[in-house]
Amino acid sequence: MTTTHEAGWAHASGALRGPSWLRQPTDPNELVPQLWSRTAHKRGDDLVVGGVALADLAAEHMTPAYVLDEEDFRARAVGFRDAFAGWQVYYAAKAFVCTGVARWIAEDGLHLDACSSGELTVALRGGVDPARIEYHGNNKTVPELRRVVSAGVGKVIVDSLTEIDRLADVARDLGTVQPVLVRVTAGVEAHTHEYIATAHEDQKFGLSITSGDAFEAVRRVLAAPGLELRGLHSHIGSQIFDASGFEVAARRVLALHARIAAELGVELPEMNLGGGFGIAYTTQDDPADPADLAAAMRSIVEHECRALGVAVPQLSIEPGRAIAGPSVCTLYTVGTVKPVRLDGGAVRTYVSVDGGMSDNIRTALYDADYSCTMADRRSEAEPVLARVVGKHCEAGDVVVKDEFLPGDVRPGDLLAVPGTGAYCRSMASNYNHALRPPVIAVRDGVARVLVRRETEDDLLATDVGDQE
Ligand SMILES: Cc1ncc(COP(=O)(O)O)c(C=O)c1O
Ligand SMILES: N[C@@H](CCCC[NH3+])C(=O)O
Repeated sequence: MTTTHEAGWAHASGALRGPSWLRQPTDPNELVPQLWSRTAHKRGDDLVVGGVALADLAAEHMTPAYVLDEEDFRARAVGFRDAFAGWQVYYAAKAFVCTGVARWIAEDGLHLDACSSGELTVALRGGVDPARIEYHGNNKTVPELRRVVSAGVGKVIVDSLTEIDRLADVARDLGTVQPVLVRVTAGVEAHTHEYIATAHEDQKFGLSITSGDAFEAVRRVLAAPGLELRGLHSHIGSQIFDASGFEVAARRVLALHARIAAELGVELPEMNLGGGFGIAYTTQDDPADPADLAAAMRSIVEHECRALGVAVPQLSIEPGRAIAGPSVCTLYTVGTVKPVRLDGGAVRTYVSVDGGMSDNIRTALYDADYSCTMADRRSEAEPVLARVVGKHCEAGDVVVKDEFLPGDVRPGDLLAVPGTGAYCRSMASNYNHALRPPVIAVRDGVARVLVRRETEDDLLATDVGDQE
């Protein structure tokens, strides 16, 4: 049930409207269900996730904290696995990974996409079979490649001509043959923030189809004794809703696939179409269901393969955000509340919480939108347009740009921000020597710490002092 409507209050003279998509909730005490993980609900004063009242969780574990709804995460992972049955689904660990999550991925029969040695270490420690891991990166070093190849990683996604010789040398040195995919740029302008679009020509990832670099890479990999070319890879970007981007990319990559078959006599057995499926951060977002995505992508690929006269290769995708994103909310405590009068007389209420850009950089970096709600009490106070900000020394330290909160929001209130499972903990920093928050899994009324809160001793552990 959606609890939003266009309210008169937002249009009162002198009142701040916020962005055009933002609607004042009919009842700010209720959740907008599509923004929350599946077990989240209000029970009396409490916001409850995984059967745990977040007020109790905060009392025991403090704030800020990332609260991970295990049932939701695993249902999304399995949902992708089943919707794309017959395909290989690689969970993109960059969205968020820890050993506990890696174990779920392994247990639930998904594959895993790693793009750093650290992600690989965590995945292996979590019990993911190296053969079910693929490894990305536009600048893989020789030691990194040695580690990846010797760990027995299933596939390396080659990202440059330079990397081909480097990887072939490593494989030869280690006396093995490394399966690879070649990452190509399909020249698609994906409709997302420019920092997270990756298939247009003018950026660092992949090998251009148009310039001929992709075909040249394929030729070189085929000629390299230590490498086994398995197929092509394309990832057009992240937080994408418009299926036409995937469609255009798939068509261009399949055309290259067919050209390789025709000119080089090699019908490649695999193809990876990447990740990037968008999620709902606010009511303006309307993500596709994995089953619909799967049907659309299957039909594009089958149609194109028929037209090109090639067999349908073994297909893979790499969703990260669409699995991890909606399953987490960040829990904060309000510290100060400051109504600020703007030019024209309208008031914006700045609500400062005990975290900020160090636990969620996405608002500052991508101008991302989030929502939030009070997590430990109900209020009948008239809503005000609030901006939730952090405690860092930075004016751009904003967590939620615009949200209606009860006008009596006050120090000590708990606030929860949904949709923070992807690219928040994984992009968290120690700015201002902030301590990165814990990740706490909740399920069936039990809260378990998956990643503990950092301590000041952790900060001092890397600061070895002036050794002179
Ligand atoms: C190569 C690759 N695969 C998969 C992903 C996962 O993207 P998302 O989390 O948007 O599904 C990314 C990140 O954008 C990526 O760079
Ligand atoms: N970090 C980005 C997604 C890009 C990920 C990697 N290619 C985000 O938060 O939206």
